[in-house]
Amino acid sequence: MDRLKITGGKPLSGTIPISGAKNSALKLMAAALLTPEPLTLTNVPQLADTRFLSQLLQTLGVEVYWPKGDSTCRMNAESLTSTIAPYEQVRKMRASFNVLGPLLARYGHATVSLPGGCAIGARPVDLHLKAFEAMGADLVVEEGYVKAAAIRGLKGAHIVFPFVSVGATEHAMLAATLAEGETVLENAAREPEIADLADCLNAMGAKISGGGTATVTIQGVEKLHGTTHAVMPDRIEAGTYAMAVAAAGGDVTLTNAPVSALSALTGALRDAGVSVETDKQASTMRIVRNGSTLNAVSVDTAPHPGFPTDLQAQFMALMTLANGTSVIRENIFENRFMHAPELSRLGANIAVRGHEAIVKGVETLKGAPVMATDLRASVSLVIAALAAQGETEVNRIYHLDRGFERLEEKLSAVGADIRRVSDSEE
Ligand SMILES: CC(=O)N[C@H]1[C@@H](OP(=O)(O)OP(=O)(O)OC[C@H]2O[C@@H](n3ccc(=O)[nH]c3=O)[C@H](O)[C@@H]2O)O[C@H](CO)[C@@H](O)[C@@H]1O
Ligand SMILES: C=C(OP(=O)(O)O)C(=O)O
Repeated sequence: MDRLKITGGKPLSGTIPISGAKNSALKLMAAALLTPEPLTLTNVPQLADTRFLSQLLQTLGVEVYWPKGDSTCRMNAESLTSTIAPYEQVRKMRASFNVLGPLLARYGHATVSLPGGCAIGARPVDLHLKAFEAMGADLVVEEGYVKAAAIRGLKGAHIVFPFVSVGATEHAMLAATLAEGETVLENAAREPEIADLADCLNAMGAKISGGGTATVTIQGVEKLHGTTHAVMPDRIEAGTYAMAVAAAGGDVTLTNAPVSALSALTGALRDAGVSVETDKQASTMRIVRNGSTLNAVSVDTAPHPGFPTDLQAQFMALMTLANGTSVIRENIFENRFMHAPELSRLGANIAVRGHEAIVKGVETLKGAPVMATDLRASVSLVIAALAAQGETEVNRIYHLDRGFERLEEKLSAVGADIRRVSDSEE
């Protein structure tokens, strides 16, 4: 099993290019199922998750042309061979469940395993299923599978989500593109990835307005066609590297950065005393911290445009070195503090009380062996390790490989001492 060895205490300097967004690419890939014509995505990140999803699409009969090392992925779902998404493939991540809606909308039936993904809470899919029922589908959940049928096709519906769900908003939007009549989604999630999905679907001939706002209206169309679409840059990756620089110190410019999508984080970083210069036109963010003290800043996670839950672990890593006490409140997932005990192994002072983590800043962290527990938790350990004295070994990094493209390469290029080792090398 691979692990990372990181020797901390080295300031970072240079440029880090930001890759395409995992959480956008995965839903865009599912959109390929909606049309018999090729969908070409550019700026697709090479990740375990995107590769898994391309394998699932191939299981369904989609022709995928995506050479290794290439960021352009061409998918052709002209004729599918199956509408069954098996457990072995769907359990690996959350977004693979999003093949259900497109299959149902185009073929009138689908059998999809209940999803996996990061173990950060119960993560039910009731809102997804209620949305499809409102659109006229018959559903049963049996033996770990959702079996769905809409013999006479999906019908447009007025759906008011009781709370905000990114996955349910995207999933309902995908399915509604081919439903008969109008679908209105209220209390929809406003994450930038949803606007990206709406843009791609509209380029495929869908009629969606309000994608990325709280009310999304979709006029169903009979057919969608192929297109080429560039995946938006990854705001979570950009935010993560911004915090790595803030923690380790240095002067780094992020290029191809989704500046507007990161305002909650840039505000918090500036409050912490970190210099963040943004240029929306050029899509760059320059992060500078040269020996200055970090102020303690409290954050509450919230749906976009609030502070993202996917940056909470990384921000906690940063706050372990702040001057004072910060309170980090996790409002989206009920079990997303698994990094706290691992950060404590490096010397952090964190007390978790229910939905809150109280972080008392310490002067220095010291390297130690730690274990990655989920995707964003893993990278919070990398951030802490980059700032710590001595060597940290991060185990179970298969979590990291789900969502960070060429992490060691990008960090080494700005001066970090980080390398991947596998058991066979020692
Ligand atoms: C692949 C992907 O894009 N994953 C992101 C997506 O996850 P995901 O789409 O799973 O997150 P949701 O926005 O749906 O989840 C928000 C909350 O709603 C709950 N819920 C959700 C659906 C449902 O049917 N019933 C229900 O109770 C969840 O358990 C959670 O507590 O948005 C999350 C919130 O920004 C991010 O952390 C994930 O990185
Ligand atoms: C939680 C995440 O992914 P998933 O929803 O696939 O578990 C994530 O991207 O941080």
